[in-house]
Amino acid sequence: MSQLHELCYLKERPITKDEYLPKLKALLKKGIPSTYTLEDAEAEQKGEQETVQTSTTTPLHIICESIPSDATLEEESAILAMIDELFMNGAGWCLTNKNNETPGCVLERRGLYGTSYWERIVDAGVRAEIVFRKLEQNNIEFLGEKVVKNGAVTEKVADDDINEIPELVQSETIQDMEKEQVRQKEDARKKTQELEDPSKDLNTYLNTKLTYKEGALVTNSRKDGVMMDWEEKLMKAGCDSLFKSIEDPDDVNVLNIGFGMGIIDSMIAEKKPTKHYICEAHPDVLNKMKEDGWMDRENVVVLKGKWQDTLPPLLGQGVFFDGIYYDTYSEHYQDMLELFDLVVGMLKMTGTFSFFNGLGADRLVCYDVYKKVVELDLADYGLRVKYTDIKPPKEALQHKNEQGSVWKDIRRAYWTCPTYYHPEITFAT
Ligand SMILES: C[S@@+](CC[C@H](N)C(=O)[O-])C[C@H]1O[C@@H](n2cnc3c(N)ncnc32)[C@H](O)[C@@H]1O
Repeated sequence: MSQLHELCYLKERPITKDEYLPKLKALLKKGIPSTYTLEDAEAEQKGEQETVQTSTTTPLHIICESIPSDATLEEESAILAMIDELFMNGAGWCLTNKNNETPGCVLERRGLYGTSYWERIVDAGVRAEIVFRKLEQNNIEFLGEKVVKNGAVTEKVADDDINEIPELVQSETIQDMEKEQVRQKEDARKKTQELEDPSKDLNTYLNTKLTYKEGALVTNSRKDGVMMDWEEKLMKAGCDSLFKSIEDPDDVNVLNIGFGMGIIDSMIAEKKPTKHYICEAHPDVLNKMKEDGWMDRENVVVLKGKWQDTLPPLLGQGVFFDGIYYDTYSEHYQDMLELFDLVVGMLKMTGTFSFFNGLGADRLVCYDVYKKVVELDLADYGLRVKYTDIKPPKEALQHKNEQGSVWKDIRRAYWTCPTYYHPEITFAT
């Protein structure tokens, strides 16, 4: 085990800033990466050729695992300072260890959800998501000093320092290029896999056959859950939000993006809006809508095709909505950001926008990070989000092998969080 890891076990009590922080800073200054893993250290000690680790126990994991349950306020403050120091040096908030846990997951398992440690990790996640997005958008190239490693931007070790630091950093430097090549190959393999996965790529999804079975809409061959009826309570909250701030009760205009099982659309229809727009792109879903008579309803306008193609013409026609709901499949957060551009143009000043909030919902720490990221992004548009906590049905939180679990016969549980944050978005006044 390296000195860095040893320190992060927080064995010496009391844990004070004076005792721990200078040691941590010194090790990081020497060039030991804040993402240096236990696995790397073990391999190093055995003199093994370094391999690309698919699971990693970082110093942050070790700290989260070692926080004493009886930490005093002073100790808490020292531990937070160590966490901050690691983040400042490029520690990753979402790297996973061999149990597929991020540091946040370790805190959650240890009953430390919602503590100041948890908040630190969530805030770091929010910063990282926003910074990485900006870097990607602007295509910024770093010359010389910085390298991207294990998903974190770290300082490249200066040549002068190399002589002073342990062998691990030297060998890392020598093997950097080889490791980068292996990583690139792995990235390419993952990309290909994603393109074949209908839940990750819209065009693949739109060419995938779907089946309506009892309580769910699934992809035919892989059994990915596109929509499931356990979400009914969440759809009810969504539908209620759309009718919360009607400008003129004689002219109520509502838009739903993504028909799926028609759960929210049936609820909207019950409220008898003047005009009910439904946007849907999948041919099998459109067929089902036709069979069920949605195309023949007088007040319903079905926009056939991707919202990316069917909504922009509405902007030019001066169509405005009291309520807009968004719940699609296989789209990414980037798509939602593009939708915000349209929402601000189509939502009445008094209107409400809501969406199925499944962003990062297969991991609590990611769910909390995206709760804040959305808030920040919407603020850029002059929109404010209010979240209401809803408890999902317990069957949605059961493992697929448990009796009564909604995930039985579904390829992957896309929901694991104990609380649903229902978003209600309005113009900030
Ligand atoms: C999760 S389901 C919606 C479920 C719906 N909220 C309900 O209550 O049943 C997602 C739907 O969005 C549709 N969809 C996915 N991407 C789309 C896009 N870009 N434009 C329009 N519809 C899309 C899918 O075909 C699917 O029917």
